[in-house]
Amino acid sequence: MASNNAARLLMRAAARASHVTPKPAVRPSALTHARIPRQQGRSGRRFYSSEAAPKAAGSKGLVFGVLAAAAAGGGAYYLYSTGQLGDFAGAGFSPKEFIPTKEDYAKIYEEIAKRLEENEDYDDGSYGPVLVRLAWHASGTYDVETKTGGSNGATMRFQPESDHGANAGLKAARDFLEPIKAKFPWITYSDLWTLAGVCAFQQMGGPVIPWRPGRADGDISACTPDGRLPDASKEQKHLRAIFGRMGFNDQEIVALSGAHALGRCHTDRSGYDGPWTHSPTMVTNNFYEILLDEKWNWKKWGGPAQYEDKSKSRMMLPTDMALVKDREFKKYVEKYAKDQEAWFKDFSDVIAKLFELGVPFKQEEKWTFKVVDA
Ligand code: HEM
Repeated sequence: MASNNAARLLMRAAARASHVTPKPAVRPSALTHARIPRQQGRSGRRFYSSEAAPKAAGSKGLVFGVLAAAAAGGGAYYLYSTGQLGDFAGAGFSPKEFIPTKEDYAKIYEEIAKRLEENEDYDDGSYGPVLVRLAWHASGTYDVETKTGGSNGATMRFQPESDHGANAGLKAARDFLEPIKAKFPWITYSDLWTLAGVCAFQQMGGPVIPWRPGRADGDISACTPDGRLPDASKEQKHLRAIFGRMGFNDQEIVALSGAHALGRCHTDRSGYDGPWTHSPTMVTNNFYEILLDEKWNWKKWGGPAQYEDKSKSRMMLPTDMALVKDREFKKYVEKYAKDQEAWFKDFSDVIAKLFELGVPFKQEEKWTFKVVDA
């Protein structure tokens, strides 16, 4: 079965070669490298030295006011109140007023894709997975009852949210996007982060994800309390409680979890270690396939409890294993393991919903952006 999987992955890689550059599956050295040096704070609290307080928005002296939303055209109406033309020349718009169109957002999509291609020396060869994680953590704080949190706000720019344990390591993704924000200062961080999630996912071979603009950045008072994101050491009851609070059902929980085909765990971030699949920079349904097909054992080590496969080159979190321990969840794991297209379709729907949690959109129309050969 393992060799079947490998053959299938190779075929998918070839099919996608026009827009995805498959990376070497696992860099063993990456398993142990501590990329973010830890330091001890004066308070005795542990903190990550690169997780410093965010730069104040508008550090270049630009002040934007989102005055009104143009319901008809769907674009937000921005007024630029200081006169730094130089910053805007590159973005190709006039300083007086600017109503961004789909083409303007497409330019940002292309710029993110280009930056992904230009920075292939990160982690397993792509910033893609950590961009997806940023967009999900920015959105997954939503509470359907109080209507707080969600992708509107981008409050992870501020402490304490940036310091929440679940967000460790996401500064890498936020920093990656700073040059894009500088080049297109009219986009809000909250639109940028979710658009980057869409772009990363599509550029790594995933399905097209509908997206629309309209998120406004919040201030520090909108930071959500710690504990809204899932705890990987828990199981099905916790998953249903956390994702239920966001408004998701069993099928949607399983569909979202397939994103763990991408990326890896870092000991200096979550404490867990290793990638889920052998193709961590390529979107496939392999997460579901190996959940069912491989034999998973507890990893013997001094770190947090996690599972590993026989080859010790892939891992699963307790929350991942809950998807096959629970009968209701397992139905969907089996469905998505058999049928990648079915998962692509459901994932596209559910991640679009995730990225829209808590956003009072003025624009009805959702857009799709083409995969670019950056
Ligand atoms: C089901 C509950 C979930 C739990 C408990 C969980 C937990 C984790 C943990 C512990 C990591 C490792 C972080 C690190 O050490 O760098 C991680 C990484 C990741 N997660 Fe999740 N996650 C969940 C759901 C999701 C969802 C819904 C998505 C997206 C739709 C997602 C996307 C990712 C990605 C792409 C990475 C890799 C990041 C990287 O390589 O830097 N996860 N997750």
